[in-house]
Order: sequence, then structure tokens, then C-alpha cells
Amino acid sequence: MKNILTVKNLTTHYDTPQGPARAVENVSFTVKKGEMLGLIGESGCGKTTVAQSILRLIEYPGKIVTGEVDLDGKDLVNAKTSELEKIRWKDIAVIPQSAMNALNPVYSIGDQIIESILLHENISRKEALNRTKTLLELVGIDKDRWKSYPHEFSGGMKQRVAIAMALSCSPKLIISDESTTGLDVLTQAQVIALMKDLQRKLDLSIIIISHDLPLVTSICDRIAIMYAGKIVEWAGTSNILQDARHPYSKGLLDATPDLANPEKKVVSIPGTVPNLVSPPEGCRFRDRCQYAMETCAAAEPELVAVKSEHYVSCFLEKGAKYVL
Ligand SMILES: Nc1ncnc2c1ncn2[C@@H]1O[C@H](COP(=O)(O)OP(=O)(O)OP(=O)(O)O)[C@@H](O)[C@H]1O
Repeated sequence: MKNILTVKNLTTHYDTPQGPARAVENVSFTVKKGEMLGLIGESGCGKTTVAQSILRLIEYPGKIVTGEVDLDGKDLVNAKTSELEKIRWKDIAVIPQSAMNALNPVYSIGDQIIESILLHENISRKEALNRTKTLLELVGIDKDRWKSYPHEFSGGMKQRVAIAMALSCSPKLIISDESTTGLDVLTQAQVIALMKDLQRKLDLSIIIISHDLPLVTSICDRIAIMYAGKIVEWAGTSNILQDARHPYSKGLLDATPDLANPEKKVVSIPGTVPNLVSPPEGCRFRDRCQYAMETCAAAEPELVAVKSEHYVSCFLEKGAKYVL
């Protein structure tokens, strides 16, 4: 399958009075056509910074220090601002954090979808309305409700509208940043099932950003696990679930309750996430790692392939040879 997005050695820092916060460091991954990739990690590990760097929406005091972002042949790091404005929404659409609160209360939901289409495409209002009705049906909302206002919808329905809006210009990539946060568990499950269904039906490429491991493992094809600004493991979901290699990935799995196995002993990871202005030298996880060795303080482990499409950044993987 072809790569729609390639991120290579992406490094983004925020200037702070104490020095640069190294929020994203040397991050590399790809998203294939039709693939759903989960980007997962604890709060503050750099997930949103990755998304905003891809979209070039990093604002002062943040800056992309180095790295490449290629969207289907387009270099986003060096693209002109005018070009980026066209790419955002038309090529990459975002379902933001608290998407359901992002709707404007004074316009009908249909008008908001129509406006976003007309802003990016040269079609008539009638065509945009027809597309809006099709999109509403696609996300499970009666097309005649296009005249309704956001306050007439539940949180889950507003979330569906946000998805319809993201789909409105047939983007190559959708980024969902913790977009179901704030919904009750049942509604969250319905929205997630809808996204999976749409991914399959429309062959969509989606990045799901989340700190919810069960959610991500239930729908994503591949998972990239971030810790303190770095990807520590990146593999197919079944490899993460059955053969997680990085001590942090194993710790995350051990710290997650399993509804199917109520007997499972849940063990949290000792210690706390490091300050990204002065993270530990070498491996950023070493202070919390029960397997830490001298090497872990002396150098930073690279993300290497331990087997086909399974990458790990840990000195325990001695035999791994293939650098990403
Ligand atoms: N404007 C800023 N100034 C300084 N540091 C920042 C700024 N924005 C983010 N950071 C730092 O960058 C790091 C990554 O933040 P980011 O929001 O990308 O993490 P995240 O994984 O998306 O967190 P969450 O899950 O809570 O949204 C954090 O340590 C944060 O403190």
C-alpha cells in the first residue's frame, strides 16, 4: 500500500525561559492509503505537537527545528503559506479536541458544512447543499436536518457533524485529536465505530491521537507509541498487543485494565514523565525503566526494525539492524 504521509526526523521545540522544551524529537512514521494509525502516549508527550507540526500550525514560542513531512508528494515543511492554506482542510482535515464545541451556535449545521465546502471548492451552493445532505446521511444523520442548529443536537450528533465537515472536501488524510473526549463511553464507542466504518467504506487514511490504549487498539491498524517527545515503538496493532518490545509499551499495556479479563492485575509505571526542557540524557525513559543499563545513559537509542513493520527504540533490541 502506498504511503499518503511520511514524517521523517521531525523535531519541534518550544522556547521557554528555562531553555527549549524538546516536545518532539526525531519523530518518524508513515501513514498508508486507507490506514488508521493510532498515535498514543501520556498527556504532554507531544502528540498534538506532532499533529500541529504536520499542519504547520506551530506558533511562537514553538518552531519546527528540522524534519520532513511529505503528504502524497507535497513537502509541507517548505510549502508556501498560500499553498498550505489550500492543503489544510482540502488535503488534510482535522477533527479537533472538543470537536462538538467547535460548531458555531448561530448558523445551522448545514450552512456551516456548505460554507466550508464553498471556501475550498469552486462549486454552486446547490451542489454544496446536495453534498452536505449526502455527507449527513453518511454519518447517520437524516439529511433533512441540515437546517438544524447545533443546540438541537446531542454531543454525539455534533461529533458526527464534525466528522461530516472533515469529510466535506474528500481529504487525503484526517487527523482526529482526542476528538471524542467529553462524550460518554457509549456515545464514544458509536462515534469510533462510525469512523472505522467510514475508513473502510471510503478507504480513508486517518491518524487517531489518543491517550486511551483500549480505544486505539480496538480500531487502529497500526500504533505509534510516544514517550516524552519520541516514538518508542511503532507496529501493527496485533504486534503491539502480543509482542510489545519497549519497556514503556509493556508498562502501558500492564497499566490498562482488561474488561474481558477482570482478574488481570493492573500495574502502574513507577515514576513520572520527565520535564522536556531537561529530559534525561540518552534514553528518555531510562529513569523509569527496570531494564536500564549504562548504555541507556550514554546514547539515544534509534528506532530500528525488529521485524517487518515493527520498530522499537531500545538498546535491549541488540540484534535489530535496520534503521528506519
Ligand atoms: N506553548 C508552549 N510553550 C511551552 N511548552 C509547550 C507549549 N505547548 C506545548 N508545550 C510542551 O510541549 C510538550 C508536548 O505538548 P503536547 O500538547 O504536544 O502534548 P500532548 O501529548 O498532545 O498532550 P495532551 O494529551 O495533554 O494534549 C508538553 O510537555 C508541553 O509542556
